[in-house]
Amino acid sequence: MIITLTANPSIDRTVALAEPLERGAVHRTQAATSDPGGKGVNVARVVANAGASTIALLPGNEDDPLLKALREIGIGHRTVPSPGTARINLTITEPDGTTTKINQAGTPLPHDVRARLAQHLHQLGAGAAWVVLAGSLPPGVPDDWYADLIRSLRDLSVRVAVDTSDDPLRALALRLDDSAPHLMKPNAEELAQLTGFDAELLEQSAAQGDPTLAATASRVLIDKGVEAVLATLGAAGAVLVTRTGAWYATPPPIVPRSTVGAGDSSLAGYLLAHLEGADPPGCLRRAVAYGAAAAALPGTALPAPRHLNLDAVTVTALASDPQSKEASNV
Ligand SMILES: Nc1ncnc2c1ncn2[C@@H]1O[C@H](COP(=O)(O)OP(=O)(O)OP(=O)(O)O)[C@@H](O)[C@H]1O
Ligand SMILES: O=P(O)(O)OC[C@@]1(O)O[C@H](CO)[C@@H](O)[C@@H]1O
Repeated sequence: MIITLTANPSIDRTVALAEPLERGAVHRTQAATSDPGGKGVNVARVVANAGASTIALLPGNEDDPLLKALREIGIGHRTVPSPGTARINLTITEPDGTTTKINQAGTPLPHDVRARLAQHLHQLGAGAAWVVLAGSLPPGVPDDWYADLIRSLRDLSVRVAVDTSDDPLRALALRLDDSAPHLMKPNAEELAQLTGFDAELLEQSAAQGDPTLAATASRVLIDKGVEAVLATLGAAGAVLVTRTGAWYATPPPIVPRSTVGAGDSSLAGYLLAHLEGADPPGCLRRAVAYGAAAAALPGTALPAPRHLNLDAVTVTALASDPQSKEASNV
């Protein structure tokens, strides 16, 4: 069972442009789609697509359009009633796959709702293999809430994965000594926020065939107590670093249509493989195949196993000294 917590869920409204986006212009679109979103909700959607058990935990009222949509697509969820409705995040996609997102801050989460979410999380975590803490935190939530939650889950045998950004990510980084998750899934930007490396350089050097910089940056988190870092690098693929090794995977060739949810799909792919007992390169392969499959789908459509091209993912073991460029095929 995989439990996901999405403290700041969203309705993802996607408009696909038939031409490149032009600032200040009027664009007209044929169709727009709306899907239930927020990073944890997306992870749960991908896990459910694969037929594995999952519960998405989130704040919201029964009549919230987001919860109606979750009921319609049959995603198991548990909610804590909360004032207001879920934010609406806008995605604009262009014909070449360029994806622009405009995310709202979110609906403020009162203290009592946060406390009840934490209680539910602990209860659900007791019977689960993984808990996923994902996405931004809405107004009113302290930046170090994820660190508090990780600490509170330590009396359970459940493993914890985190995918967040900006202040909540920095706040967690300051508390890794007592609140290190088992898995972190930063993208290049987030890895840069955590380690001071240059985000563009992390992605570019991997795209040019040298993922060692991303592995070195990821190892900073391992040295602080995180068990595994899955650093996703957009079209360049992803690096997985654990206490015992480092691997790099490149995605299959795809035509990108919308990258929304690619990172969430990668995380879900990693967790699904881990649940099945796959080794680290196997988990990485699944993560990259899922990410690429998501990027090839339109809007916030999320992949199912039939969309994967696992054989076209190349996984390479990196030498144990991440400074070294030696690599061997797995
Ligand atoms: N253009 C692309 N071509 C092939 N694969 C891609 C592309 N973009 C993303 N991917 C796949 O998706 C994975 C995750 O992408 P990325 O690093 O952009 O995640 P992210 O920024 O967390 O995404 P998001 O926040 O939109 O969910 C990559 O590791 C890769 O496997
Ligand atoms: O504003 P956050 O919480 O950082 O991210 C929210 C979000 O961009 O993440 C998902 C894609 O990863 C979308 O479903 C959603 O709109």
